[in-house]
Amino acid sequence: MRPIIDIDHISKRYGSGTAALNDVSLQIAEGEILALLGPNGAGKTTLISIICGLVVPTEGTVRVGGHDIRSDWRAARKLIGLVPQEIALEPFEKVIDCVRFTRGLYGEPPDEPYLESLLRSLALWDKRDAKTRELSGGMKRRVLIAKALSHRPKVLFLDEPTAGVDVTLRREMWSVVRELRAQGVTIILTTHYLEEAEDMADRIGVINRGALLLVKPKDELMGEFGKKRLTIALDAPLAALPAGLAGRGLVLSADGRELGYDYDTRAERTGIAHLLADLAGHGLAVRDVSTKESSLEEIFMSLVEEETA
Ligand SMILES: Nc1ncnc2c1ncn2[C@@H]1O[C@H](COP(=O)(O)OP(=O)(O)OP(=O)(O)O)[C@@H](O)[C@H]1O
Repeated sequence: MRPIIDIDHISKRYGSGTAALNDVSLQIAEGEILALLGPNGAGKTTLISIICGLVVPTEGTVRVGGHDIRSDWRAARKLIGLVPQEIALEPFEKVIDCVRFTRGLYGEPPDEPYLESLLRSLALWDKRDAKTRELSGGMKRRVLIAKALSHRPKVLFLDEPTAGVDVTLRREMWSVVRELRAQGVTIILTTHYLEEAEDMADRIGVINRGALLLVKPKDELMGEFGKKRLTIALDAPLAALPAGLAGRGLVLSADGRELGYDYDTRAERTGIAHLLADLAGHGLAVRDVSTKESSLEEIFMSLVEEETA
């Protein structure tokens, strides 16, 4: 299937000389949720701004729905909605007027039934006549989403949608995003909250210092880099690891009460059964065992650190 977004060898050097993106290529399929992760200044906003036609790339091309964003910008831009990082709303304007106005900017004729369903789906219909300055921060963010969706785009960009938003509102935003995806909207979000990417994205792209380090389906990424740590609580503390157990990858905790063992979740044989038998063979009584999977946060940190090293 033809991708809805086709980014081909994009580079961007700002006038100041900063190389913000370096030869980035990426295809995004219709209907997917892609999360772009990366530390501050990695180039995420620059990439989104290029696709949305707000920043001109130094090299490379981008097509949205088959339309080149430069030579065919009008058609490309109609397919896109952008929810910016910063909340910028006209304080004295009514919610409904704000959304109507944005729709008009795209050259779309009025469609009140659509705007009603949009505001209802974002739980803003009751607030349609409120001035935007009277709204809570979470509602203001939802108004930004309503504006971005006012012309029925096929692709929605969310640049840090939940930055500075509390946990309840964050979850509310996630459910809005899931609903949009169920309606077939392709969603590209940037986030600093790895939990958010872990919870929502179909695919995850990691950007660092202007380069796309990888893009993978989330499950594959978690499987490939994911390790599990087995923690074995001992009945009696050990002063040192018995010599016969050396070289098995076991790590004794400082208080001597626990043994840690990292293993690959994808390995056919994890060696755990043997390990436990060996412990018993050395006279160690096990009180409890528990496992913990490495989180996306740990995977992300190891990728970025590896690259910086
Ligand atoms: N208009 C600009 N002029 C000059 N340099 C810029 C401009 N916009 C961004 N940069 C630089 O380009 C690099 C990438 O910035 P960008 O905003 O794309 O990163 P980001 O990944 O979105 O960061 P954050 O997570 O902090 O929002 C940074 O070094 C930044 O200072």
